[in-house]
Amino acid sequence: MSALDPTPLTSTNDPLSRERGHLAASRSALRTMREQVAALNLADVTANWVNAAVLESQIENRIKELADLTHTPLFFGRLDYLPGARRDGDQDPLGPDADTATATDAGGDGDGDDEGHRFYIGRRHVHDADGDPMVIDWRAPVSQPFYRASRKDPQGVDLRRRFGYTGGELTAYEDENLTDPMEHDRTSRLLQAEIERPRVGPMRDIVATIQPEQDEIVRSGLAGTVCVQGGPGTGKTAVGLHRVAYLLYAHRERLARTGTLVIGPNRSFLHYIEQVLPALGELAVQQATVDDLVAHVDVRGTDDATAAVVKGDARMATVLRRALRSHVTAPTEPVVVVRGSRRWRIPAYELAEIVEELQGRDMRYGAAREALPQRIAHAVLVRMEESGEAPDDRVQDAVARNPAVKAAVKTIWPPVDPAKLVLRLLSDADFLAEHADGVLTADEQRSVLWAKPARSPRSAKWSRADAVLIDEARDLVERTHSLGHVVLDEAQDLSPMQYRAVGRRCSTGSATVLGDLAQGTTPWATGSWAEALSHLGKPEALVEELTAGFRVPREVIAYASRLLPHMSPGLTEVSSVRESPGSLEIQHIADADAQVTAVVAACEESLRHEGSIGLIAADDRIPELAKALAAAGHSPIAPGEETTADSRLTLVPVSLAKGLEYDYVVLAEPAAVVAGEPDERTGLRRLYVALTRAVSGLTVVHAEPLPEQLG
Ligand SMILES: Nc1ncnc2c1ncn2[C@@H]1O[C@H](COP(=O)(O)OP(=O)(O)OP(=O)(O)O)[C@@H](O)[C@H]1O
Repeated sequence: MSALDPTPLTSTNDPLSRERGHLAASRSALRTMREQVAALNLADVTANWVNAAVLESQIENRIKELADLTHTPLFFGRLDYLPGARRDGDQDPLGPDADTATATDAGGDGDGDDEGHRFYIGRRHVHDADGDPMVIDWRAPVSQPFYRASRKDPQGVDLRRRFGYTGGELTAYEDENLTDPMEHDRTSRLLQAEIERPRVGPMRDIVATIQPEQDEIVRSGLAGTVCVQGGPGTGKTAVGLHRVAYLLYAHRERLARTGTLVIGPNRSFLHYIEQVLPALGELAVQQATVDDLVAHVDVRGTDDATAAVVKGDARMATVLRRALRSHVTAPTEPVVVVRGSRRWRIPAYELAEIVEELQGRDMRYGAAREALPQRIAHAVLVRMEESGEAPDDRVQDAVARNPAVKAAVKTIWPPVDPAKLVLRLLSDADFLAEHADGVLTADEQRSVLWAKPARSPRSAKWSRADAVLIDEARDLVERTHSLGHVVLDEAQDLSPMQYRAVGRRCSTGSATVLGDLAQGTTPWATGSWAEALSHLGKPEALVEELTAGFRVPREVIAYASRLLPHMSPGLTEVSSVRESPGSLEIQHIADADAQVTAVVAACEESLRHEGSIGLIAADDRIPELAKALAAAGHSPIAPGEETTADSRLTLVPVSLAKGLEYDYVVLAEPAAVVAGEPDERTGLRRLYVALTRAVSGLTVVHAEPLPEQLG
């Protein structure tokens, strides 16, 4: 039976019942798949206990991947292809997971080409007992038209059906007949409902409703780096996470070997997004902040803004390189190797040539240092051969280990501890001046020098920026391991040196860089993506822009966007996909003493609705608000703690609000948010972040005048 067949609407044979039938059958097929994996008898296939343990853990993971999560629908869409329509990716339209499946149809109706193929699109591949697909992974080539086909370009699709679920039950569907000239585009009600579905718990995936421009980024190839500029709520984080899931599917073996990493701005944010990839069946992606990546020392100190800006400047890489290289000294003495009754002498000028040659190569300091004894030994061997001996490789190794050679290497190319190198640069004005000459101005040098020099790396009060410098120095000594793919979220806030730290972790892989220049709130925030990408080492990356806003309703984003010309002129305003009249309320409290009470009342008003509530305020106002909320009987949670049905109110210091979202937001005193930053532009950007966290409603409560730029 094809999707085009007129079907009588009887209670068991109406479209919804049939779809529920397919859901039940798919669930049962998934259960069978799981049982088959669980029933594998390891005794038959493993010769020793090590193999058995590895296999067992692989099986456990596979069983986890095949779990049927009650509230996560097994499929969310259906595609009916036109009769005879060819699909793209014809070689393997079902993709890597479909090794046992044939490309008939995932619907079990047995349609031949003449009647068109039908595919159910879901989070994972499910097949029946014969190996025929019942649900196709959303990442398979054949699923792509679900996200991209349009009336203008139906891509062979006749009908696209989206399913709606309530509490795990299939309750609705929405059809688009892409080839029907009488039908027109409508905004999807299911998309609207999905976005507005109250938020409880961590961030969810958007796999059922990825939009065409988002899908292009999600499915862009592993070889290239993509940078996405997008205003608040345009789905950058969601797109980045789905891209990793896609890449893991399309290049599973390679990425399993090389590894993938998602970098976020802080722990709360990482905690907020940590469930998205597991929900998509991907359990092996690492998550970290930039600080985690460079945690070679304990960070106990802070920098003032001037010092932090200089330390984060890419010129520091030149200073470090010069300082490190200064450890290599020109040989002044010959090396004399004694073997048996013979002495072999390599004169200083020849040693100097070897050193010069090594310095001219693109080698790490440590690798060159390791190569030096072998080069000296080679020179000795040449002399041995010239005098008629026939030494082999073992002799070369023995010469390389000769004490005279070792001693020479230690003097010429001594080992360098990266932390000690940075410590010396920050403590010793002359050493810094020598290597920063012509690179940093005298003022800049003064700004980074410690007032009280530290004695040792252990006792030093390292700052976050210092840790990045040490990471750079480590990489100069020994190449940092590169992963296959790195997603960098909230990238606009990184310093050039931090970009370099991330860049070396994907030097042989690729990256997805996500950010919004208008939300940059660090003193070193990125001015342009071209600049950031060159620091990352990926100047050839494509920069894409997302402008459709999913989170913030039209009225609210229009209000927040008033700030744009004053802080980030030239950036495109987000155009919200959601009209939501009444979503913005501005409350002016004439009596400043009554403000806290008004803020608590606004939270209570928001709590009448379903979903999560965020009370956002300047960091220094948080203790006072916490006290007032407690006095009114509320126990708000902190950002990053999971919201539950019983604790839906989060008290958010504005410095942690970036990247997070709440169904309802109460923003206390915008003027204090602006005043909390060192300069007005950063203050307005911080306010812009705070104003754009709400999905359904924003209440601004103020006693002080609103910043004039909000007009
Ligand atoms: N295609 C989509 N379908 C459904 N929801 C979507 C879609 N795209 C984005 N969203 C939702 O919009 C909200 C904002 O997405 P996300 O956090 O990824 O935006 P962002 O661009 O990273 O925002 P910010 O700049 O504030 O960090 C999330 O709730 C996300 O699930």
